[in-house]
Amino acid sequence: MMETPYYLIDRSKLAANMAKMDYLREASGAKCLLALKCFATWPVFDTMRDHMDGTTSSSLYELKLGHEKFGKETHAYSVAWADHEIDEAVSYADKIIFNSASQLERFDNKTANIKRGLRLNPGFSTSGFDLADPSRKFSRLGEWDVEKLHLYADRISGVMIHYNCENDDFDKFSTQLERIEDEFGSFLQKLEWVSLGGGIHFTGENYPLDKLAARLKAFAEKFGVQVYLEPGEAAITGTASLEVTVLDLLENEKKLAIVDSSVEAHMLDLLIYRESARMESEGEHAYMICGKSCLAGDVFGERSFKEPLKIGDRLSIGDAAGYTLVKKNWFNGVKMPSIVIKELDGSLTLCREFGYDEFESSHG
Ligand SMILES: Cc1ncc(COP(=O)(O)O)c(C=O)c1O
Ligand SMILES: NCCCCNCC[C@H](N)C(=O)O
Repeated sequence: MMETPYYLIDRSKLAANMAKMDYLREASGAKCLLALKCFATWPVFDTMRDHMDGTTSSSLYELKLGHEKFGKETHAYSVAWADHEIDEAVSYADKIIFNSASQLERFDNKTANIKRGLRLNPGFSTSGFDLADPSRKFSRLGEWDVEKLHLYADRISGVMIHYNCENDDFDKFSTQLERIEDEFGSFLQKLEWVSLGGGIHFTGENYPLDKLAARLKAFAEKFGVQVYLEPGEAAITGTASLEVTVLDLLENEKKLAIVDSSVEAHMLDLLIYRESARMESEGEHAYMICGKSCLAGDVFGERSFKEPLKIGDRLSIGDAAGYTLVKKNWFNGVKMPSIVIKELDGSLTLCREFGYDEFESSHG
């Protein structure tokens, strides 16, 4: 048996998402770029490469990883490029997208030979979290003044508009796209491509893919642009779990199970967004599943079982792909979960283990 903790990525589930990706690309004409900020576990890129058009990035290192490990079309975006990064960024990128007009001005000469874009902030979003709302008050993410954008139309060929967040509501998507058409249409008409960013949960169950495809196609035709999407979550949703083992059982009004992992270190987004881990629950034996770091609130969530838990029992915590592996860290020196792939034939491949050497080298 594979030693826990480990992230388990299931290729057949990934392939099912990729089938939806293919359907959308084919029916809409839109290109889909994997957003590496969400998921960058390159050993499974071979299951994704034929079904996506490339990658998009938020830093020089993600850009390089996308270029080297995924290939195909590589978009380079960063909230701010440093002077010493720009030449290298250009060497990997097919398109570079500036967050601001001032960055475009600053690197005008150095980027004159590749396609360029600007981030457009439409002033609204679907995010329910202030932390993740690109249109929050005082937002630094993108240019919003359409008159200003017109001034740069001859220096760029497209825009990136990321304004959706976990949006599984097609009607909401369509209504907001209409607002973009109304408010920015005169500018979009001057462009060759428009990226609508990520955050559309089109691989979810019962999502009306046909409607989305038709809407994207109509948008592309109306403005004469190539549409791009930048799915992170939609590409990998439901494809990974965090496998852990019960190390101790305590009781303090509730039954507590301590596992060989940590929310803070291995599923950080749960703490950031104050959510509970996704765990199937059935039976009458309820436990609070807790991490082994010394953080008092290191709690995955509550779950019920048919039988009482025993030390050594294995548990599987769902939804471990997006914004999870990319955020794992060495807090408390808790052993970092290995990365294991469940192959199409059901066999398990251990593709990465992290030990004391990595812990030591990350500290000096
Ligand atoms: C510019 C951009 N594109 C794409 C994404 C991916 O979004 P999601 O993982 O929600 O699809 C993000 C998320 O932060 C983003 O900021
Ligand atoms: N499940 C809690 C909310 C997660 C929000 N994810 C934010 C990432 C996203 N791509 C964004 O910042 O737009």
